[in-house]
Formats: sequence, structure tokens, C-alpha cells
Amino acid sequence: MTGVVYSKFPHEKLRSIQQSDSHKPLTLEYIAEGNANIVYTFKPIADEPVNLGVRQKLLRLRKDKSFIQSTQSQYITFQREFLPLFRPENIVEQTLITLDESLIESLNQRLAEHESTGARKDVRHGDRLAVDDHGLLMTDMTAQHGEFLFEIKPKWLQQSPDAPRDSIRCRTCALRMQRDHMKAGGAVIPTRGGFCPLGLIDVDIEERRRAFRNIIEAQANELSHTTVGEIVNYLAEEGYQVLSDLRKHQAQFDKHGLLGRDPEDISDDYSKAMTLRDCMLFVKGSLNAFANTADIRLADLDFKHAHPDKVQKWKSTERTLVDQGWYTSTEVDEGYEPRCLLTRRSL
Ligand SMILES: O=P(O)(O)O[C@@H]1[C@@H](OP(=O)(O)O)[C@H](OP(=O)(O)O)[C@H](O)[C@H](OP(=O)(O)O)[C@H]1OP(=O)(O)O
Ligand SMILES: Nc1ncnc2c1ncn2[C@@H]1O[C@H](COP(=O)(O)OP(=O)(O)OP(=O)(O)O)[C@@H](O)[C@H]1O
Repeated sequence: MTGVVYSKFPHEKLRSIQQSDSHKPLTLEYIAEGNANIVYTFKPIADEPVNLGVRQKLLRLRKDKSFIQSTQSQYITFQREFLPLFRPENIVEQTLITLDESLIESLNQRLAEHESTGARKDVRHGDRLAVDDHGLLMTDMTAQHGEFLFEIKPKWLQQSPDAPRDSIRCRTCALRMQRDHMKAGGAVIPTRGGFCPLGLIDVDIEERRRAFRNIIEAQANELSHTTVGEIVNYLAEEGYQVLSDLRKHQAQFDKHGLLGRDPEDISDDYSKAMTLRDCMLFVKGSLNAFANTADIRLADLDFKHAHPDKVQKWKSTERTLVDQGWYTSTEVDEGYEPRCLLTRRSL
């Protein structure tokens, strides 16, 4: 835990605690991290209420990686490019907050300590926060008492424009199979988990039910059959609509794919499409009355700049899927009932 103070004036600022500080102190506690960001929660010291400015907010700080832009530039792009695409109630809000450098230093020291306690996954060891003048305060979607939070990464909700016409696998399922194959040293062994994004927004409500059920059951095996049924029905009947909007924008920003372009021709629209293909959907609600309390928000809409390393990765992924036949190969790979909606429809 790291002691901090939050002051609203002259502009919102978070800084390390100093001796004889007159502001009410808070602590920052690490809660989670992804490849690009680390997320902290605010806790009061003693029983003091948490300052209104950071109440029900989390702090998200960027990691020190070459492809990540400054927080201020990410924030500006988020406000300009992504916020207008969705209803405000379907987006995790962001507020820019100023930080002092000693705070980052102190949090980086804690990160090193978390590596020996097992609090951080091995794959994230060595990642540190970037020195940046800003962080982001975000809507806290953490489940409170009696609530449940589901995290869904919807990935590619429409087929890749680069996929062959005779594809029998969608982009996400093709990539999952290719990666499973690599991990298994060449054998095609179906792994557990993973879902076909196309099912989440299919016109057939039974497909939507089936897709959401797979996700909900995988994340909440302690919930009763009835509760799961209520959550699944709500998502398949109304909750999925934000994903239909997401699909529309994914398609609108990438009509032609990547393989026919020169790397220097990657447009901002393509970057936007890739961002929308890698965002997160949080679905939170009370277990007693999910449909009446559901809070459904997209997060992680950080503009993916076309850094040469990224473009190279995107291109080589797509090339591998096309050239090695992961979209089109007809071998029976997932047992009696394949996960991919496209595969099932082509049987
Ligand atoms: O390689 P992909 O397509 O599976 O997507 C990566 C994600 O993998 P996953 O969703 O788990 O399959 C990956 O997620 P994880 O780190 O695996 O949680 C990142 O989101 C990565 O983006 P960035 O490098 O942080 O900007 C994502 O990379 P890009 O979308 O920038 O290519
Ligand atoms: N607003 C939020 N409310 C609750 N939990 C959150 C929130 N934002 C992020 N988290 C938690 O923190 C984790 C990492 O956050 P985030 O997805 O922003 O990291 P990232 O580095 O951008 O991810 P990626 O690896 O996809 O690039 C999430 O998977 C989630 O568990």
C-alpha cells in the first residue's frame, strides 16, 4: 500500500503523502493489471470516508512500454474518437488527474515487492509504470456485496476482411485454434474456455443465449442454475445491444483489411478498428435482480497507434491465419459441437 493525498484545487492532483500533511491521507492498493496498464483502488486510512473526488473511482496508470502513448494523449483521443460512438451509460468514464513523479517511483518499488509475494502473475513480472504526469480516474466496476462482475473481451464481432470467402472459422476462433496448436507443439488439442464472439450478436436469440451461457458459467460456477438463467436471458434479450453497436463500429473502421496495404498506409481508422477489437465489456449487477440493476460498460478503449512493431504483429498474425489455412481447414477440431458459429453453420 502506498500513502497518497488527493487535492481538488487548484486542479485535481494526486501526490505522495508528506510529513505533516494537512489533507486527509488515502492509500493506493494494487488490484489488477493487463499488458498495458495497472489498476489501483483507493482505501481510506482509519475509518475516514474517502474523498468525494475519488469515491467509486479506480486509478489506472500506464506501463512503460514503447507502443503506449502518454496518458494525456490517450485521454484526448478517447474523448474525441471513442466516447461519441456509444451511449454514455455504456462507457467506463475517464477523468484525467495530475500525478507527481515520486508517486510513480514509490508505486514501482511496490510492484517489485509484489513479484516475490505472488500478487502479480509471472508473465507481468518486470513490467513497471511509466513516468507520466497524469493518470486516469475511472468508474469503479468492482462488484460490491451481493453483486457480480463479469468481464467479457468480445474481440472480433465480425469476420476479418482478409479472411478467404470460403472460411469456416471466424477471426477469433481461427486465432484461438492456431495458438492452441502452437502451444500443443503441433497437435490440435481443443482447450477449455474460449468462445465464439459471433454468437454474442447473432440474430438468433438461442445462439446469443448459448454464447452468453458459456461465458457466464465459466466465470461463475458457484451461482445457482436459476441465477445464471436470469443473467443469460437478460444479456441475450437486451444487454447484448452495446455489442451490436461495437460490431457496427469495428466494421465501419476496417472495410478492407490489412494484407493488401503497405505498412505506411495504416490509417487511424484501422487503429480504431483494432482498438474496438481489443476492448473489454464489464457487466455488473445484483444477483437478486440482475435485469433491474445491470450496469454494462465498455472499457480499455486505448487508441492503438500503428507503431511498426504492432503493425508487424497484426500483419504476421493475419498472414499466418490465411496462409496456414486456419480460416478454411475442414479437419474436425473441436469435437461434436464446434465453438465457432461459422463452423456450425457450415456443417
Ligand atoms: O494478440 P491478440 O489479438 O489476441 O490481442 C492482444 C491481447 O490478447 P488476448 O485478448 O488475450 O488474446 C492482449 O491481452 P492480454 O495481455 O493477453 O490480456 C493485449 O490486450 C494486447 O494489446 P496491447 O499489446 O496491450 O495493446 C492485444 O494485442 P493487439 O490487439 O494490440 O494486437
Ligand atoms: N473500471 C474498472 N473497474 C473494475 N475493474 C477494472 C476496471 N478497469 C480495469 N479493471 C481490472 O483491471 C484489469 C486490467 O485492466 P485493463 O484491462 O485496463 O488493463 P490493460 O493493460 O489495458 O489490458 P490489456 O492486457 O487488454 O491491454 C481488468 O482485466 C480488470 O480486471
